[in-house]
Amino acid sequence: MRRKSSICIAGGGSTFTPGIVLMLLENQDRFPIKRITLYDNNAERQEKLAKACAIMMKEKAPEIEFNYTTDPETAFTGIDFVMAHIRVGLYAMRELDEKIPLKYGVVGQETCGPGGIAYGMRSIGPVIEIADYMEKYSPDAWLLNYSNPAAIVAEATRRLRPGKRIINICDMPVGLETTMATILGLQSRKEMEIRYYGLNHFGWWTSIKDKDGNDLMPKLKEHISQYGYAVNTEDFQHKDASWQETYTKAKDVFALDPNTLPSTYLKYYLYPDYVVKHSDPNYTRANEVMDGREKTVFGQAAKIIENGTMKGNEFAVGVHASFIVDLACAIAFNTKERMLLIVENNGAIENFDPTAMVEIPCIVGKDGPEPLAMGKIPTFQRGLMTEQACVEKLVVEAWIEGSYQKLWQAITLSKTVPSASVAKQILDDLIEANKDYWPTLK
Ligand SMILES: NC(=O)c1ccc[n+]([C@@H]2O[C@H](COP(=O)([O-])OP(=O)(O)OC[C@H]3O[C@@H](n4cnc5c(N)ncnc54)[C@H](O)[C@@H]3O)[C@@H](O)[C@H]2O)c1
Ligand SMILES: O=P(O)(O)OC[C@H]1O[C@H](O[C@H]2[C@H](O)[C@@H](O)[C@@H](O)O[C@@H]2CO)[C@H](O)[C@@H](O)[C@@H]1O
Ligand SMILES: [Mn+2]
Repeated sequence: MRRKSSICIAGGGSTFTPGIVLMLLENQDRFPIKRITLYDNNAERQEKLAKACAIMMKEKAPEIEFNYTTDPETAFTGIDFVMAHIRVGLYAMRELDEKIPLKYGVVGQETCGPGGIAYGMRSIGPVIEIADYMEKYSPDAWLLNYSNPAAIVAEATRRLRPGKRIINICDMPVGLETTMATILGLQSRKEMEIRYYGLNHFGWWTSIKDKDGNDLMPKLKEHISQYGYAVNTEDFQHKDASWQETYTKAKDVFALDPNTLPSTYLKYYLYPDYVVKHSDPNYTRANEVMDGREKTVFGQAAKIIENGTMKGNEFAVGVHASFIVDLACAIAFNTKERMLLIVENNGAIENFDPTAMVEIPCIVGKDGPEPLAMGKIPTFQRGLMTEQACVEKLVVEAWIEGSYQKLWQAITLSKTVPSASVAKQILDDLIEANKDYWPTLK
């Protein structure tokens, strides 16, 4: 019989928490659980979801222990895995990350450009704090982190807590692979064998084959050149308008290099003028999420608590939930599953900085990820990735050293920003907005 794991979900008040808990319950046969603990530093927000999760646990898996807390010792003692999805500064700060750059005609986005840099400066300290709680209370546990911006957080964990059991992950590749499977008429993305390289939210597929080795790229290219990743399914129609637009715009990203299939967020770097033109500086994605997902999830939780049952109010399970269970399973039971993870390059991409945190396929077992060699990459991608990896490194250096100069350099270097003077204006506004979260910059 498989050993039962104890899980701490850090960011218990996240809109994704109920979906993760539900996914964990649905996978008891392959990933049995002893205890689930929710941890957050915002007791009030967490309790609204935790009370509904407690009802769900009682109805679906009464044998699993469940609790929620804001106390680190209670949260991090006796656990095997921490699944972390914290949002430092909540949606209120995301809104500023998006709106401040837009004021200067620059892309305003959660993880890309100056907004992503600002969010990175907020996330580094608290994610490291979670790693340190784990070191203190459960030194053998694994941290599976998907708190954003994952690229900057990954570089920070590499610099500040090297050699620890920390894996940074993102659901964007698996989300797009699910769409590719739909385009190909396959039941599951797992019927595909892929090759991919890049940075987080900044990558390209170079090969998609079926399990018999047949090349599936031609069919995908034909679709993507016309429709991007837009598909004619109910699921796609239900995506928010901004996501539908992002999926569709991938056709123009693809046009730049028709040898590869791009991740959608490259649009922010390759078509920033288009993105800004199609943004509403008074109503950004943060507003869309606050009016949409946040209201829906917290509204459902309130109904479950009021009714005392989750019947009629099932939570939705996002694509990343199953990915996280796959990853935890791979480590707990040495499954050697092939997964896309954010890891130190260390030669896997031959002609790229060995110290950069790259997103590449890895074989995952009980000792963690073993990256697969992706060979040499073309000049176009190497140029883009070099610039972006240096942005991410500069942000982490700025955080460690408290350096205004390095953060100004980071924002200036971002492909989304037109000049050092614009970068400086954005930076000065971001410093003011983030004074409760960033280290003091000199
Ligand atoms: N890597 C990926 O592909 C991926 C996919 C989806 C979401 N995410 C990330 O997951 C996170 C959660 O997203 P959301 O939209 O549900 O946000 P949310 O604001 O609903 O939830 C985040 C929670 O984190 C808590 N939190 C903030 N700082 C904390 C700290 N220092 N310690 C403990 N808890 C803290 C907040 O109180 C809040 O309850 C974000 O970082 C988001 O970007 C990542
Ligand atoms: O704007 P949000 O908060 O809805 O999402 C931001 C996150 O977007 C990515 O995840 C996507 C995924 O790529 C897409 O395929 C679909 O399934 O929705 C997900 C978001 O719900 C991204 O990977 C995350 O890092 C972002 O936080
Ligand atoms: Mn992501």
